[in-house]
Amino acid sequence: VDYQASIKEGPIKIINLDELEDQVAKNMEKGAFGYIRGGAEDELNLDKNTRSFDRKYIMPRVMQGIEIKDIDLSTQFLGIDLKTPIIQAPMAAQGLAHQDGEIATARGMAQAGSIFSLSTYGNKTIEEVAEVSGESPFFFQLYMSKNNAFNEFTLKRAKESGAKAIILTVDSPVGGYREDDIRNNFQFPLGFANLELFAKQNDDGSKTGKGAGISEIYAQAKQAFTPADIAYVKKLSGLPVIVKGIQSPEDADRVIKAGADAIWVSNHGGRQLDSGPASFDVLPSIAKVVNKRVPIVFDSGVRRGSHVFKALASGADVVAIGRPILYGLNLGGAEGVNSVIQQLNKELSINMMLGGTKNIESVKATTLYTDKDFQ
Ligand SMILES: Cc1cc2nc3c(=O)[nH]c(=O)nc-3n(C[C@H](O)[C@H](O)[C@H](O)COP(=O)(O)O)c2cc1C
Repeated sequence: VDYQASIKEGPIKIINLDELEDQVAKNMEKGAFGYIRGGAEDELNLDKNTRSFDRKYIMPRVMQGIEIKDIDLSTQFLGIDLKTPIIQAPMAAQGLAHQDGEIATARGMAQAGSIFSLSTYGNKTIEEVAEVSGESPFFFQLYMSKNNAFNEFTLKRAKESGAKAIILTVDSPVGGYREDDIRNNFQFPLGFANLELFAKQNDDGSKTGKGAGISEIYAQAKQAFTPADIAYVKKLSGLPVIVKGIQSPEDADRVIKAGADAIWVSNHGGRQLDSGPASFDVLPSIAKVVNKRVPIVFDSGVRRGSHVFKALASGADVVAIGRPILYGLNLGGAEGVNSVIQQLNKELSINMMLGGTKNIESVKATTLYTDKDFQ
């Protein structure tokens, strides 16, 4: 049987992003939902990612003379003007969430005045995303192949289609041990458009998504990353390269020395190394080492406007959202994606107002507190 994806369209009513998960569970095939929701092993890292934000406090500041109309969420990232510091994290196989997949997500992010990032394992081609994006910025996320012919072919298309940057993901040399996928024997029901396009011209026998599991797909990708790969991708694409999946200060320093134009602090949303720390916990030490040499994207576990605030105050320049975007996509297509961003914008604005900060620069300059400060 063909996979039946959601065709829902329209803005969605959101109380908070957490509650979307239950609604989506009822509106999506079990294997697909498990693949999207799940984390590695005991899902400790998945849980920690969100809970770690609770250990930091925003001090109420009420004598700053700020009105809600003064609150300004606009910012810049790599020279791109954004209406919000919240961007979308690249996610594979968005056709699982909605019939229009990445096309609808790209539309929703454009409506929000933000950035869409297309995964190498997306169900739509770079050219299809470029067309629907129009003047709105989009990035392309590269999972390098062991076959350099694929890397060359794909990066050339990204450049020619007008992608503004390449996100080079380095945290998945092997798939994390994700038990839901095993339990459900999950295999992708739809092809990965960019792998299929390559296979049409240059069939190297690789799987192109349909009928494969995520571990088989990762097994085809490049595994042994070194700083030279960053230089290679920069040279081939001629675009800024953002290295995604950094959690240690040492790796951050290495990739900057290798020429990275930005770093993306992420633990893949708890889908890889379950024993690793929460992504938010490693952010301050990475920001210290980076020392503003390049901008920082942060993701993993962000579900509240307060989380966005705290990440910005801990060294992030922009904050990316994963799963909740796919939940918005499932429940409302492009409008649903925009609803998720607007919900976070609303919560962020309230936190900014109560924290006495009227723009993103002053959020970034805010000092957060911990229990130690009150003993
Ligand atoms: C269903 C799903 C698919 C993903 N696919 C990719 C991918 O293709 N490339 C990538 O770099 N990261 C991928 N990620 C990781 C996200 O970019 C991001 O790091 C993570 O979802 C952030 O955590 P959050 O979901 O808690 O917000 C994926 C995550 C999910 C949930």
